[in-house]
Amino acid sequence: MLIATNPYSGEKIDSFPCLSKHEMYARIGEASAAFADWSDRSFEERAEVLRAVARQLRAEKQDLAQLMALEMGKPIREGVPEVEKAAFCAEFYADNAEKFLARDTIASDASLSYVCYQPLGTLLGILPWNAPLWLAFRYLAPALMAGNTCVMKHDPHVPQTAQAIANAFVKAGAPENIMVNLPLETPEVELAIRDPRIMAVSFTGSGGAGRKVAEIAGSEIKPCVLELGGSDPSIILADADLETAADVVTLSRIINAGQSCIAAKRIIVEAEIYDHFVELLLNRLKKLQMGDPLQPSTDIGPIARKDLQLNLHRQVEDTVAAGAKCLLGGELPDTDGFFYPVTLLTEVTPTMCAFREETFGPIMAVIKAEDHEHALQMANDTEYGLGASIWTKNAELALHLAMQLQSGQVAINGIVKTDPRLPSGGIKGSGFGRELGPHGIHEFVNAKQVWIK
Ligand SMILES: NC(=O)c1ccc[n+]([C@@H]2O[C@H](COP(=O)([O-])OP(=O)(O)OC[C@H]3O[C@@H](n4cnc5c(N)ncnc54)[C@H](O)[C@@H]3O)[C@@H](O)[C@H]2O)c1
Ligand SMILES: O=CCCC(=O)O
Repeated sequence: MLIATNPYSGEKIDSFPCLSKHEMYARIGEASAAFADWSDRSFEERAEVLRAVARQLRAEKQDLAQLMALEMGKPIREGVPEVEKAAFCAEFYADNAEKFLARDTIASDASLSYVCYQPLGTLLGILPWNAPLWLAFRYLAPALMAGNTCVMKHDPHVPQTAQAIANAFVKAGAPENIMVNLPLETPEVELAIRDPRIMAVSFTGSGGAGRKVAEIAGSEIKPCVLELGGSDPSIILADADLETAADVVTLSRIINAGQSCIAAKRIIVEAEIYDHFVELLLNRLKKLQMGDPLQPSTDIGPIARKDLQLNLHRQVEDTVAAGAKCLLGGELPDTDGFFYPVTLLTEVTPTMCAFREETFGPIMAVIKAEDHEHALQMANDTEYGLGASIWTKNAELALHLAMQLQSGQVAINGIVKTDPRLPSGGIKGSGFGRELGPHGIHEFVNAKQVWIK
């Protein structure tokens, strides 16, 4: 059974049956059977389908945002733009897939030699709850436009949102079974990965689960993309536009109540401006409104699950016990909902919990650096390598640091964000492979060499 719980009230919404093994194999079979026709269609025919799905998402954006608010606590004012971003992603690949997958002619000893890009077959996407619409389309849009068919194993905490995504394909008139929802208990996912009709796996979620998925996929010689956690550094140098940096770093940290893989989690600030910058952050953080995610005025909703809320508190207590200062928040509220207050931890050092572990909630850890070299060294002192940002007016130094940072993406004087037009992904413990942009659509195709005498 999948049990949907409202994190705002802590109350159960409803429970939903999972597929039996027999049903799971049947659904994979349906997606696999749909491949022949779907892959045979032209890019323009596939694009029309993706555009119709995008229109359907936009038509339902309020309802979809409301579902996310109820199932995982995303504030409604973030949920609506998330649906729009998912729709834009579908349209972006509808418009660009043919160009991204155009044949590459490469000179050789042949009269003609080239590489063409063909779909693999049926793919399995395993998805988390934290951006249930957007992360689904980040997997689905390029995979489908390349001519693959998709099964989607969504997170057990967002069963209605997952079904709504599948319904959007039906309502948009998409060909049957090009996208199939697979509500499964976690232990059954291994069987789905091992099913010979599944040709590749896209996983987004925690490092622990990603490791298991990669092991299983590896043992079946199936390619996989892993989009895992992050502990992104934000380096604030003394010459930065500090007001703007404080605005953006605050936003980056508190989006989705801090439950974003690419949130700015470790704020590394040059010593000479440290106290001033902490004050700028505190002024912003203390104004944020925690509350009902369905209210448009709410900045911070609840944490998605009780266990995640308690884990955040453990991380804060551990960090404070190790010598950090807590300037804001840091106490478990006495509410039925799974709220965690916006928390500002200062004097954080590299041995402390909030530095070493990913904090998936509205906890800002501020670290003091002697200079930019020290900041860089601390930024890289992590098992993760997802995103990073640098704030300085010195363009040359910013570019130098960007090249030295161990991450899959770097923003200079701006927020780390995902954008369908640009590839995103991690290195080190944040995973491998890329989603989005031209690179994302190349993950699940066969780059086939053709050589003609
Ligand atoms: N890099 C990214 O793009 C990105 C995006 C979103 C979330 N995340 C990361 O995800 C984490 C938060 O999500 P979570 O902890 O709820 O993720 P999770 O790993 O527990 O769950 C994610 C998905 O994996 C499935 N799953 C869990 N264990 C599995 C197993 N043993 N075998 C197969 N599938 C399994 C879940 O059912 C769910 O569908 C954070 O670390 C966050 O940074 C990363
Ligand atoms: O948790 C990761 C969310 C990533 C995104 O905002 O695209």
